[in-house]
Amino acid sequence: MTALFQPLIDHHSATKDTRIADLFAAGRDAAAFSVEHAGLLFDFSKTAIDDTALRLLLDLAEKQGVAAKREAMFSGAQINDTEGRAVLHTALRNLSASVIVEGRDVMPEVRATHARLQAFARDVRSGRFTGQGGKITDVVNIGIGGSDLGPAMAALALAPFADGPRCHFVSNVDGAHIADVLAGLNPETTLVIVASKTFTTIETMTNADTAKRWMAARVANPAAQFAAVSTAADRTAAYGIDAERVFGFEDWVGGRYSMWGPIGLVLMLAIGPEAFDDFLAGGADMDAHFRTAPFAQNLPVLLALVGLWHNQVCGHATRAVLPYEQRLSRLPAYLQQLEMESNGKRVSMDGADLPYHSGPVVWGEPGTNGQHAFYQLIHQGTRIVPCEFLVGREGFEPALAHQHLLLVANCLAQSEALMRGRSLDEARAIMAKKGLTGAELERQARHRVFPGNRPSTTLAYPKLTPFVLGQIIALYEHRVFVEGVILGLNSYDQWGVELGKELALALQPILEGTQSAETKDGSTQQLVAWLRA
Ligand SMILES: O=P(O)(O)OC[C@H]1O[C@](O)(CO)[C@@H](O)[C@@H]1O
Repeated sequence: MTALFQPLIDHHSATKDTRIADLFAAGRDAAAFSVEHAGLLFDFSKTAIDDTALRLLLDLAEKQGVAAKREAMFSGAQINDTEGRAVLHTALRNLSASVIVEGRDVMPEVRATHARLQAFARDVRSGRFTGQGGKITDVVNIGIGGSDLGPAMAALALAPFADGPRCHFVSNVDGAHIADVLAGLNPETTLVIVASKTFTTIETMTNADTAKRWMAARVANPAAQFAAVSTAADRTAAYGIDAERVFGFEDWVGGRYSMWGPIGLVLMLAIGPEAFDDFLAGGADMDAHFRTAPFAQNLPVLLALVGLWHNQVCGHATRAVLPYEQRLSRLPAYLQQLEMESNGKRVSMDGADLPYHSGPVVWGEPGTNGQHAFYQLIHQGTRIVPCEFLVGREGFEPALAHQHLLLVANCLAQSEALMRGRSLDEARAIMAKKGLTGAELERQARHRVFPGNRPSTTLAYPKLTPFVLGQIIALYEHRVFVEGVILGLNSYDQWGVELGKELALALQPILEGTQSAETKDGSTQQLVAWLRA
């Protein structure tokens, strides 16, 4: 498709008849296509990447200047140049560092906000801060996109560590969401966090107003049970939230990268400041690894290169994220924003059309549930879906260790089945054993063939602790960065979400009936008429 990937595409064409299973039969050493770091193992040996492909991919990372751009990011350069911003979410988890942005060390303020968050979390958890009916029992985080997906994913992932108030998440502007969440709660003991980087997002502000009305019906001073997390201190003040409970951050933290700072407040309330710090430490550990490990042993770099191999070189348009960990069930949704909002672009940094595809469609569900839903297509469909498995060595239910074993067995079985497949001869033998013969044997056998040779990777971790979750999330963040740098696009803006927002605003008066729909296309007019009837 382009000179950038051409050597890899040529190599792929030249080797595409080689089956992954045959590479193992010929002595492939899995360790040579794996990397371990601080308890994590990333195994990409069940892909068609061979020594030559790996060398070409590593060359690509060098050639595209990943090392220099990585340093530019960590040191606070304005790498998000379509918004004129630095990209410094890494500063939120490296609290002892010093980071200069526009001539000023931003870290004293980051540390001060972190300390305020901790103090507030301690007060709420201990009951020193109360609602108007006593100790806070429930926290409702109102936010959307990056102000929701990260904390919601992590609160579920770290449920075994939750010993604070119960946490709930409201994101959708659909009134059903907030109605269902508030239905079971007591306004007198509920804390509402309005989480919005901009404090203008219509879904969040509409839900915040609804929560305020709900609380006002039962408590004298609803604003006293509201906290806000935002970069817009003027707007939080105008909304009537006491500055004591407003936690700010800077615009150099992108929404989808923001869970490490104040947007993580709800998580800190759930698991406590100490466990939250462990989560930060996991992220910091991955940062240090990403910054210092040679590319050939660098987890984020390798994850990115495998992603580019499958998408830009082999032409597979999607990537399935398949955690064998029920508590990671929101990870695919979280990664959809992280990866697709970051790398779902069509022009390069200089505004030229990209001469190759940008980021893949990311989707997934936890195993084993996905096996009973969409794995049929993954195994026998006509499209190839590179699969990314995640699995832990240990669960948190010692009494149910036999179930964990079954979970792990299923995960390993899937990647093996995807690679090995089942040949027509094997399928014929199965049918013959069942007593079938002739044309019917042949027909039935063909339905039972698995083509195999379908690539997958596995990220194995010891146990889903806050530290490990921090490592994993930072790993994916840096993967997105490396893919974005190699593709030459800006991973940190999101102009593609704006048009729909503008049109929704314009449609509101039309749906209310205060404006005519005549400027709209025929389909939109028909839908407006039908939905208003
Ligand atoms: O935190 P905010 O400003 O409410 O924005 C929420 C989300 O909306 C987006 O801007 C997309 O519409 C995301 O990038 C962001 O995470």
